[in-house]
Amino acid sequence: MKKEAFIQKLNINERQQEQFEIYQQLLCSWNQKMNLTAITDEEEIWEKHFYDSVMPFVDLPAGTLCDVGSGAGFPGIPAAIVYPQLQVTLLEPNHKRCRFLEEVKTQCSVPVEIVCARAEDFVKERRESFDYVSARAVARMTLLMELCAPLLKVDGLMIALKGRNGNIELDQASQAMKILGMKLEQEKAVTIEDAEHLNFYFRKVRSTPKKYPRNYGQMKKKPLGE
Ligand SMILES: C[S@@+](CC[C@H](N)C(=O)[O-])C[C@H]1O[C@@H](n2cnc3c(N)ncnc32)[C@H](O)[C@@H]1O
Repeated sequence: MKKEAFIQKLNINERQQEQFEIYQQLLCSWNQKMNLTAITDEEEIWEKHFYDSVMPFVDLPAGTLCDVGSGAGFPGIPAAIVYPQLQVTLLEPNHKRCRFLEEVKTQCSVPVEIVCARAEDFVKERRESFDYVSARAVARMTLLMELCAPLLKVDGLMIALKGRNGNIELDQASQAMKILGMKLEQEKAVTIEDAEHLNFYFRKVRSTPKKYPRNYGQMKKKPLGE
């Protein structure tokens, strides 16, 4: 997707366009000295990173969003640029990536909070405090749900950005959903460069038992309900 098509589809203004352009330049220049993304072609960045990141948040009402495992800022930064009604926290444990995120925040003037921590540690400070929690390419659904659900308020929405195999992961997570108090509300497909991506929306219907999340080793060794 060309930049112009992205701008037209999302109807973004000049300031937002400039923010995306600076972000794209920073991604490419920092990527030469550290491993941020395998996607380096300009058109691919606009489609596979920017467009893929903003589509899941179309029409969401105002609220707080925690983007778990944000990496180089996806989907949290594009979401913060396009949807100012979202108050975005980027959660990323890797220090170098956090330095990159700080640079993007400053250069692009995006009002995001950056927290350098793992989800299972951050939850000790901010349990059940976000309206939305998102994640892309962080873990399989069962594990992801154990990381994300405890951060969500009751009635909040978890948004999992998945590839076309998302439905297989969803089947495996059916027990975890029950245990963690989550319910599938919607599934939306988005076409990214001829490939179908699936975005899953889970509503938190009751409080998550305090013993979750377990430590990461346990989560990996014994995925909930699998
Ligand atoms: C493959 S990258 C994906 C980054 C970004 N979400 C994207 O789609 O481009 C996965 C990221 O998740 C982070 N991560 C892994 N385990 C995590 C955890 N337990 N809590 C928070 N972040 C985690 C890693 O540091 C890494 O930056």
